[in-house]
Amino acid sequence: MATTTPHDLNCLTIEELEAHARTMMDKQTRDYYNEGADSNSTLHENMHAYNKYRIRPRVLRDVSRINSTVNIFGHQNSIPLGVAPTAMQRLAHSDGELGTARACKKAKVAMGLSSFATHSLEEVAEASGENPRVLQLYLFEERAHSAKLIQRAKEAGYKAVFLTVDTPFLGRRNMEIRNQFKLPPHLKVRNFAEEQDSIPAEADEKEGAVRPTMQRSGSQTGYNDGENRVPPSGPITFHSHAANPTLNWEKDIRWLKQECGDEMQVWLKGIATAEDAILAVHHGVDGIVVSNHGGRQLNGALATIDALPEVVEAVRGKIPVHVDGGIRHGTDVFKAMALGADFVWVGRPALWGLAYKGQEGVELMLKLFTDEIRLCMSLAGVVRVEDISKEYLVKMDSSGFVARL
Ligand SMILES: Cc1cc2nc3c(=O)[nH]c(=O)nc-3n(C[C@H](O)[C@H](O)[C@H](O)COP(=O)(O)O)c2cc1C
Ligand SMILES: CC(C)CC(=O)C(=O)O
Repeated sequence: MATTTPHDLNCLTIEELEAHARTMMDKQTRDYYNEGADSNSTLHENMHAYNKYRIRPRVLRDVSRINSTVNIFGHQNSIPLGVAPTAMQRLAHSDGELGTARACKKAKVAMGLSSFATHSLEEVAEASGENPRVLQLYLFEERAHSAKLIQRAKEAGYKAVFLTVDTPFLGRRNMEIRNQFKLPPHLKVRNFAEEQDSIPAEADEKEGAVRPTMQRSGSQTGYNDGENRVPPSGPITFHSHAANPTLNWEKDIRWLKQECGDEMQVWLKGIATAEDAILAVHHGVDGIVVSNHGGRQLNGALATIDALPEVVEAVRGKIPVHVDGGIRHGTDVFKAMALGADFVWVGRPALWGLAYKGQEGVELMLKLFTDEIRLCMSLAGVVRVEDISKEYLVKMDSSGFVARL
């Protein structure tokens, strides 16, 4: 396969993109985007766990015509990768979620939009055109707000909601707390602009805080500090509303499926065990994303690539299984697909792309992944994505022992 000319000779890898982005973001944004929970061990393991797997390349297979496309939500995606929902993208660059949507459309790559985006879901739909997008949902205890958002997503042509299920409380991200991070006053969480516009000026200042100061009580911060919890009410802010400890299989999944009806699929984002994967199938969801929220929730949780095999085995092909977390190379995508994922999502790389050069930076990020995925397939001797299988992997333990899968 001929190697295509990279867009930017200063930035040939996702690591280099991260390094450039690091210099472009203010400290608060950099810390908010880059850190994980507690000691960051799961954040790092998500990446390093990929090193346990090595590829067994096959040769002499005519790899002159690589087909890296996959079908997702009835559309042909150019590579088996999409951009995961991440909150507040205008912190990285004024292009924000619109820049991401336009880059995804250009690259023919699906996009996930966070409920807590700094552009509205309608604006992102318009920028996406026919390109598939899904709405990430934090299901609020006050159902009316969620019902309204779901209705708007249907009308704007979103293909699915990805219900985030790993945030009964928010993980403890120490830098964010220490920085007393605030959304700058010129930015708003646009999907709830109506609710925010009705906040009095004094409260508006508080609303800006992604994570309030340590002085606030657990019921206001979204994390569990052991105090008695008061259910959220009033204006929608992420610290009051994103986390929802009452979520449960019986009442919430049935309700969500009813709300979404035939028009939008219901997926669960944040499944990490075989047991929950079986429950997801039992409750009739359309797909799952194996995720630990990029290491931002339960620190000490298994790396997602290590959780993937048990989930794939439990699901037995009944519903699609996607994975995210720590994917930084085309070879990581190949390994995830070989371990049974149907598709992967990347979170921070899109934020770094935005920070580096706005929409153009996200295009660059997607180009790097595209080139790397196609080259990896060529060098491993696989022409079609559906042919990537366990046969192409071995697992190495810490003593260097190599085992076939
Ligand atoms: C800054 C940031 C904000 C995020 N916001 C959301 C969000 O609003 N909803 C959600 O479900 N996941 C959110 N995530 C998690 C991502 O969807 C995804 O699971 C994770 O970023 C994947 O890991 P990676 O960043 O290593 O690729 C966020 C992640 C980051 C880094
Ligand atoms: C609004 C936040 C809770 C977004 C999020 O999921 C995150 O920061 O990880």
